[in-house]
Amino acid sequence: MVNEELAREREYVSGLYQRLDGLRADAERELAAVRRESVGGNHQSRSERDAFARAYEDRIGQLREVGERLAFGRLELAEADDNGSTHHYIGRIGLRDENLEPLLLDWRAPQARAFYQATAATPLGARARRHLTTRGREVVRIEDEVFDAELLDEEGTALQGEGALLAALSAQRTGRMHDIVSTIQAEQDRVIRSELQGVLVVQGGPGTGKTAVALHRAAYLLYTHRERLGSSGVLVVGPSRAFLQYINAVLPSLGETGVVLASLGQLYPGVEATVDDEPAVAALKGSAEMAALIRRAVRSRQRVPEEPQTLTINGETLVLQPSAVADAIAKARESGKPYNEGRVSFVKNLLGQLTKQLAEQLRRRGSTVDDADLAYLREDIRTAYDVRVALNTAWIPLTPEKLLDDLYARPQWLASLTSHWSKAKRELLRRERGSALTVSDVPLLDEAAELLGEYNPGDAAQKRAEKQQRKRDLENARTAISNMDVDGQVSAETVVAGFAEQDAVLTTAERAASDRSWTYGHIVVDEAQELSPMQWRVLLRKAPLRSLTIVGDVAQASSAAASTSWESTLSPLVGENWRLEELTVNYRTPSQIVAAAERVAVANGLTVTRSRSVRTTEWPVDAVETATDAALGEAVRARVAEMVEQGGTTAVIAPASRLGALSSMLSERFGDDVGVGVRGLSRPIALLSPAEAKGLEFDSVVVASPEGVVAESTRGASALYVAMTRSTQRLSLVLAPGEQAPAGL
Ligand SMILES: Nc1ncnc2c1ncn2[C@@H]1O[C@H](COP(=O)(O)OP(=O)(O)OP(=O)(O)O)[C@@H](O)[C@H]1O
Repeated sequence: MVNEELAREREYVSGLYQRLDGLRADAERELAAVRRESVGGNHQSRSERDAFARAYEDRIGQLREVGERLAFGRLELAEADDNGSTHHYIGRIGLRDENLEPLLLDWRAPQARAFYQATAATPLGARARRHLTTRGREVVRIEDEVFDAELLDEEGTALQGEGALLAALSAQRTGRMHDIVSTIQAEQDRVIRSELQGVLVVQGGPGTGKTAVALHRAAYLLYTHRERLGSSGVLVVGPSRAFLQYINAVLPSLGETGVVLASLGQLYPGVEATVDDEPAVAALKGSAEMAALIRRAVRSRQRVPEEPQTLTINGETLVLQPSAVADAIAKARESGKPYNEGRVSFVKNLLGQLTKQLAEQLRRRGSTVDDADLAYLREDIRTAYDVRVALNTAWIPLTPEKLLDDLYARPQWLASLTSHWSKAKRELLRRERGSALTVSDVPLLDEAAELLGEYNPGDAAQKRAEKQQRKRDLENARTAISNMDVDGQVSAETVVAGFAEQDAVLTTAERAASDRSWTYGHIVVDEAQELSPMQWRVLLRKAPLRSLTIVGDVAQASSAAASTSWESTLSPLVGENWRLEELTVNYRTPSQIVAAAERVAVANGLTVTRSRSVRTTEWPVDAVETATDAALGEAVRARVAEMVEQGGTTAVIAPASRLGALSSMLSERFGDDVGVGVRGLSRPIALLSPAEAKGLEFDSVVVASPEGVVAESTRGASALYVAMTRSTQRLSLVLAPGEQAPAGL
């Protein structure tokens, strides 16, 4: 019976692959035809053809991406649906046959929800669910669940497709995150399919799939709200470049390439900050009072002179009164425009006053001054050296970079702005002119840019005009697409990209990533507990619709400016307007490791979000004592050797101060297999600080000097908790000389 069923599924899935190959061949033929036509015609028709060619290329790419696990599920319905079908096959993309009859349902389609969420208690119109495990293109296993009321799971905690899930969870890690589309669990699916509007907070302990869920949610939202999000874009923010590198294959494997992935150091276009400040400095730069400081700094660059100023213009002398400057500043500020744009009104106003003064002076001496003369006089005044100096002294054009550089490098100016601060606090910001920007400078630049506006105000007007034009183009493209009956094959975005000259063809994601003032349709923030109030301000400016998915675990907060509760972080930002979902099952870490990590965390005063682990492995967590630093290195090497033997990825997580010595010792034995820091993540053995290991996972982990990890980290025990929860199979602690095993172990 099982074999018959297996044979039947094999045949069906093989038919799906045939259809996939057929569609790809069709798209390739269409593309070739469009390319052949691509000569001649006017510019408009050429660029439209280019746009269609690009759309076909995207489609071919998408059909190629889904090679593996095209179909992974079958849902048996309790009653036939509107099309008369009694079952649906669920897969990575939707497929129809030549007659447009559905063959395969996209996992994100509404009818696929039951595949992930149905239980015997709430079958959601389904009678049974089948998981298909495939190898290459062949179905190798089927696993059935029948939603029989007799089999009710009282607690409602059953795992779905347990065999397929456990196989996925026990598989060796590769150093890159994979999609989990075939084994998404019910509690995860509810989060993924939660409505687009509003602020959704997803709280869960380590390994509960928060990152996986956040990425699948981005793909789901893009599928479900393609029109809206296709043109405004989705931003996914992660803590570091290493983390982005770890997750960056997931969305393309789900067929989504239009998402902007950015680390916290990349949120200001043109800057790629990777260096962190010292914790005390980062905490200060991240605090909300910096917003007020930057506001004061910008304002203080508008200065009323104390004395009247004498200006010489082509031999004529004019007097600029402080009251005139004060008046022009006040009028320009009233407009509420950003600083550099306000300056344009300020300059216009004063040039007008000075021109009037000069004309009167000339008239008093008997000259006639008509309107044409006035224009010449104004130009003379505008270009006169004295006038330029006076205007710039009163209101100098500024870039965010210059403002920040001055703020850090001019102690007297900083002191004048922060008289209520202690000297020691001011000293934290002190820095040489031209120093490299840090991750915590990025939100300050953005804050300054928001207040300053475009350095060249003409650009601002042009950008606004371009945005308007693009909006009109998109509307036209949508109409054209529905008129041409190619809905779903070509996006308005692609067509509009094709309108532009070749070198200006940019996707929404490329446009968004290069435009500081871009506002996204949705923002996903991973490891959100790490964000400082200043980083939140940047993100909220980019999400005016307040449509956000915020994912994290407050117990894992480790940065100096991080949050300790969602309530205290979010209420100043969005008040009560957020909803909370919790993930409770740990998919990464075996139960013996979860238990040890939680005991240590609790014994060290952390509040942890407890999670239930779905499996146990054979290795107990152990702690090895050592008497000397050399013995510590030796013990780490011995443990790593055993772990490497088992295969998969291994990480050594150690306090930053020990990385140098450990790197030499490990390289001596394992050579190029050892990678240090973020750049070494592709190697089988990674040596990392706890901060670098955040969000990542490895088959086996050695934590060297746990006390050192706690001592060197700003948030102490939470760094150790993060380090201990990175493993999918095995965890060993190697204690440094004189160290005790962590309390609670
Ligand atoms: N439903 C699932 N099916 C298969 N694998 C899953 C599932 N959910 C999570 N996983 C796997 O569990 C591991 C942990 O997931 P993830 O990194 O998203 O957790 P996390 O909550 O973000 O952890 P942390 O807080 O430690 O960063 C990953 O390997 C992920 O692929």
